[in-house]
Amino acid sequence: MTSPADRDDVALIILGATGDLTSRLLLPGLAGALAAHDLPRVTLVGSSHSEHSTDEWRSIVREGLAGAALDEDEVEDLVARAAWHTADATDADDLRALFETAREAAGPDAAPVLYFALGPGITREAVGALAGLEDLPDGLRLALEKPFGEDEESARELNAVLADVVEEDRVFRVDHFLGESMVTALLGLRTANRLLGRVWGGRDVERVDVVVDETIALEGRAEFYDGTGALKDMVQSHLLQVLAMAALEPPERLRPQELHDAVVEVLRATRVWQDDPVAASRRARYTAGEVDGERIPAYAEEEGVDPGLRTETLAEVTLAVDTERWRGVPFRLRSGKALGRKRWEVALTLRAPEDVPEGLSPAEGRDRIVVGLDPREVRIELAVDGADTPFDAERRTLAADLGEEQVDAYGEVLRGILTGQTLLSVRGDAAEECWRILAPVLAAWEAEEVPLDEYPAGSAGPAGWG
Ligand SMILES: NC(=O)C1=CN([C@@H]2O[C@H](COP(=O)(O)OP(=O)(O)OC[C@H]3O[C@@H](n4cnc5c(N)ncnc54)[C@H](OP(=O)(O)O)[C@@H]3O)[C@@H](O)[C@H]2O)C=CC1
Ligand SMILES: O=C1O[C@H](COP(=O)(O)O)[C@@H](O)[C@H](O)[C@H]1O
Repeated sequence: MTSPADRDDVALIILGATGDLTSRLLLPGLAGALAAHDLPRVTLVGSSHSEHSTDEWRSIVREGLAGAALDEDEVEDLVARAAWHTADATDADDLRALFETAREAAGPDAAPVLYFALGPGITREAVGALAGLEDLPDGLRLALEKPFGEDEESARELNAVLADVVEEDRVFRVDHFLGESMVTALLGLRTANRLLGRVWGGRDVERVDVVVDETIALEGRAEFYDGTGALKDMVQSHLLQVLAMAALEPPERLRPQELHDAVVEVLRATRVWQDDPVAASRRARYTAGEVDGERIPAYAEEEGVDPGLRTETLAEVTLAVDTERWRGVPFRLRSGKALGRKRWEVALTLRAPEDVPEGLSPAEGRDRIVVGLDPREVRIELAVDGADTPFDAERRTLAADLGEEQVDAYGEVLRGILTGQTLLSVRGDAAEECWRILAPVLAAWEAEEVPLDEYPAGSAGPAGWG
């Protein structure tokens, strides 16, 4: 019997098809994936609560897919097959009718994929409505965006409902950072050579910094972002997945179960540094300023923002990974918006060298291994001798520029979903662990035990944060 993953056609049903994610990331990602790989034929079925027509959806699809990756004929083929169905995703009858539209548009043999490009609250309600349907389409796959749930308890409940709807290997908890080539490279880097794996641990590494600083501000996303904030939007999902990829014990095989087991094992060992969420976390939000020559209003003045919610736009948390490899090494996770410089890196700062012969003057600072996304590079900042004066070490950088990526992060994620491969998606227990790790910080912030600092848009962050 043909399994759904082997079928040639996929009906990709997007709930939230009028949203920012669909047009800005999903459709361009899909175009890149289809251009680079031999993938199933896709019929795009768009849906959202607000009334739209198939023609309007086709315009969104055309615009989202256009660009260098796919040739015009392929774009027009996808546009011509695209279908629209207005539906309240939280209503079971609407969902049933939506599946019928997808079946008509893609044909009865197409494997149905329901992509929840919705906020976490609506997603939970929509999954509840889906669970109430008796005749779900055969082979249904579900793709759910982050944040998965709104706290540990709701993530657990959502997992329980999902388990009643489809099997775990049909659930794709999307974290597009897992589709970033430099995130998967963290594992490859340590294992594809005999050099880096040897220093990858607390014996040689003093601290690890995972930093995702963005220059973009709110970008009109108040409805989603306000009340969510940087900790739940970025740290709770993306940055913890990056931490897991950097800190896990490499599995013997790169198969979903082995990799997901390794991720869960390292997340289970992760907790707030010294179990002190007040000392181990900082938060701030931007005031008015300028980024790349553009005037940015204070966050509290952005359209749709409720200043009373005390939403942070910059979050920093230090965590401990209590494994044999990493015990005692702080992992600092930081992400924020409207900062002066875009920075996406995982930096391992090495301990000071031992056994330096008397007479050799060491270089200032520390050696570092830095894995960066933009530009995609691996940089080793290393003290070397011989540059100028003999026996006077200086720091030099060895850099491997990895060039442009072939397929972007969403393209990789969608490739997995379209082919039924869960390797780069988040398993249910990992999603729950991520909430568990940050629960003490969320509680301390909720109780106002950590001040909400300020930084001007376009700056490096609050004065004194370092
Ligand atoms: N945007 C981004 O950069 C990224 C977003 N994400 C995640 O993607 C998800 C969506 O984000 P984003 O696209 O930015 O959000 P938007 O607010 O831009 O879009 C939300 C979508 O949900 C639809 N919607 C809301 N309520 C219902 C309902 N009851 N039934 C059907 N549709 C409904 C809206 O449709 P309408 O109002 O037209 O009915 C709209 O299409 C979030 O979980 C976010 O975390 C992940 C990575 C990046
Ligand atoms: O999930 C999200 O990610 C983006 C950052 O991802 P990138 O691929 O554009 O770097 C972030 O801007 C957004 O707030 C968040 O929801």
